[in-house]
Amino acid sequence: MKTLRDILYNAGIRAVHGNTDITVNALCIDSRAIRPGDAFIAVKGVHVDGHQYIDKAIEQGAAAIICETLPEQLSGNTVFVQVENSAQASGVIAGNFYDNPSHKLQLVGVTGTNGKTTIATLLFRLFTRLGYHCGLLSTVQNQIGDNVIPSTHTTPDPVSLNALLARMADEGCLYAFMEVSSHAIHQQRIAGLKFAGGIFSNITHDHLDYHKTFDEYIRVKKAFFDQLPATAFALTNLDDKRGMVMLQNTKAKKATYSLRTLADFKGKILENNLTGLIMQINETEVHFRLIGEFNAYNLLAVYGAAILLGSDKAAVLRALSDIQGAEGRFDYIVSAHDQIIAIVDYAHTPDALKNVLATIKNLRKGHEQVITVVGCGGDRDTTKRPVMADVAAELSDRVILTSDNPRSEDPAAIIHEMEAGVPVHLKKRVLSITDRKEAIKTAVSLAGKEDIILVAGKGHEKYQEIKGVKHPFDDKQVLQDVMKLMDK
Ligand SMILES: CC(=O)N[C@H]1[C@@H](OP(=O)(O)OP(=O)(O)OC[C@H]2O[C@@H](n3ccc(=O)[nH]c3=O)[C@H](O)[C@@H]2O)O[C@H](CO)[C@@H](O)[C@@H]1O[C@H](C)C(=O)N[C@@H](C)C(=O)N[C@H](CCC(=O)O)C(=O)O
Ligand SMILES: Nc1ncnc2c1ncn2[C@@H]1O[C@H](COP(=O)(O)OP(=O)(O)OP(=O)(O)O)[C@@H](O)[C@H]1O
Ligand SMILES: N[C@H](CCC[C@H](N)C(=O)O)C(=O)O
Ligand SMILES: [Mg+2]
Repeated sequence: MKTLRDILYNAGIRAVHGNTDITVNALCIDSRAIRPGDAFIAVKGVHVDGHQYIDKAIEQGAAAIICETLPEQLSGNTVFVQVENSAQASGVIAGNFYDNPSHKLQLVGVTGTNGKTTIATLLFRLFTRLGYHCGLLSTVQNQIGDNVIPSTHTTPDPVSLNALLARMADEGCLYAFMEVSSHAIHQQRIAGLKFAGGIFSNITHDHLDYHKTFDEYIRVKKAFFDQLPATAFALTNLDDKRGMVMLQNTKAKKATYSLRTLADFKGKILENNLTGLIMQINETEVHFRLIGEFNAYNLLAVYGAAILLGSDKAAVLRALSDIQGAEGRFDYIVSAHDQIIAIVDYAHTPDALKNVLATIKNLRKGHEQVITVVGCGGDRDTTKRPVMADVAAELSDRVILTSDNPRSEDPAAIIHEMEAGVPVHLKKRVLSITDRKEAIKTAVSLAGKEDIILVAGKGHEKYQEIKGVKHPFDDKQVLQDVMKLMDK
């Protein structure tokens, strides 16, 4: 059991009212989940200010309140701690509460618009194969060894995050690999963590609903590298225009990877087809199971990080060569009769969609049609909608615009915004079908022998979120069922 005094270390305290020698049962950032004896941390959020719920937290039995602004009345037995910044403090306090698990692990964070899940998952699988007990925090799932724990966020809130890292440390993990989203950096979900390394994949258009401008999005991503300690490594993609910008102010040991120019970890693609990639990495030729140039970048990042963590080159390449990509990323099935290749991919940004379609173009022998089914999520960056429809229309023979996770929005209105991006001369390639299952059925019915279908945007997701309800939906399962039903 920890006392309030124990967990306040380094939290940026301005004032304390009451006795901090009380035990704290649990930490909580949400008043709705408070139980007697907990400490409530009031955080200013995107929608509301957690300070509004201090009274509610006390009513529910909070023993301590940690906040930026003290209420006018400091009630009864509750201890009040005023801090400089409660978002930052919540990370530090959560670390203290769970005995700073990030200090006991070799924790590697991956940031960038696309590729985080792939890189973190490959690292987890690689180090597991190399014989280590490892942890993973990712969009698809969290994992401690073989134990899979469902994930709610790409990067969890600081309390859940430190609780998960503590489980990893307690269960003997040596390495932990995690995705670091730009939301998490901005909301300080990673405050107080000690990283052994940071990896930058790339930065392209996404999340402008949240960050407002691309410059601000870059600034936020860079803040992750600015915070890394001198003991960590900072590994960046030299082929991304902002690759070096990320490392400008870092104290960490800088390292680079590239397919185009001289770098610490230099790769060259020798072959790229449906069976995988043959690459030369720092003079060694290796075959990988992953497909596409974008995955060559992910593999280089993984290789580089593994070497920077002290692994043996030959052992890393041997193990990496046999590893599969993350679920729902260029995940394909081939139909029994017509040999239609149906690919499910999590491309939900213009750049990801462009890369996947460019990879598909490369795989074509010549005559096959490419049919793309794609939608855009609701309550997310609206400016990517027309751009993604344009990319799909430019790089496919047929496009079916459909619904993704509409969330609180009207799916037909989202599709309408996508349609606006299709150039007039390409309109005839494009159909709109709001029902995602109908859209997939139509794609399959349009597909002839050896044609290629891409169903983009939802990857591993097993649901479709409509007005707050998650309805079961699995792109890969739907594709399989429909192809069987149509005897394709
Ligand atoms: C927009 C956004 O990022 N929101 C995140 C944020 O919540 P918020 O700022 O909206 O919270 P709020 O509703 O304003 O409330 C502020 C505070 O008051 C508290 N509160 C609120 C109501 C109440 O009755 N009592 C109470 O105590 C809340 O717990 C919170 O601490 O902080 C919460 C706790 O960490 C997150 O769960 C929440 O994620 C929401 C659910 C979300 O959908 N986030 C997405 C956009 C997201 O984070 N995505 C990224 C990456 C996406 C990618 O992979 O590219 C991710 O890392 O998952
Ligand atoms: N290095 C890369 N560069 C560009 N596109 C990529 C790269 N890696 C993967 N992609 C594309 O982006 C999609 C998402 O990949 P992944 O899930 O690894 O990214 P992510 O950064 O974790 O995404 P999210 O922000 O949703 O968590 C893939 O399905 C693929 O289409
Ligand atoms: N984690 C990302 C991925 C979105 C995937 C897409 N299916 C959508 O729902 O928009 C987000 O929350 O923006
Ligand atoms: Mg991810």
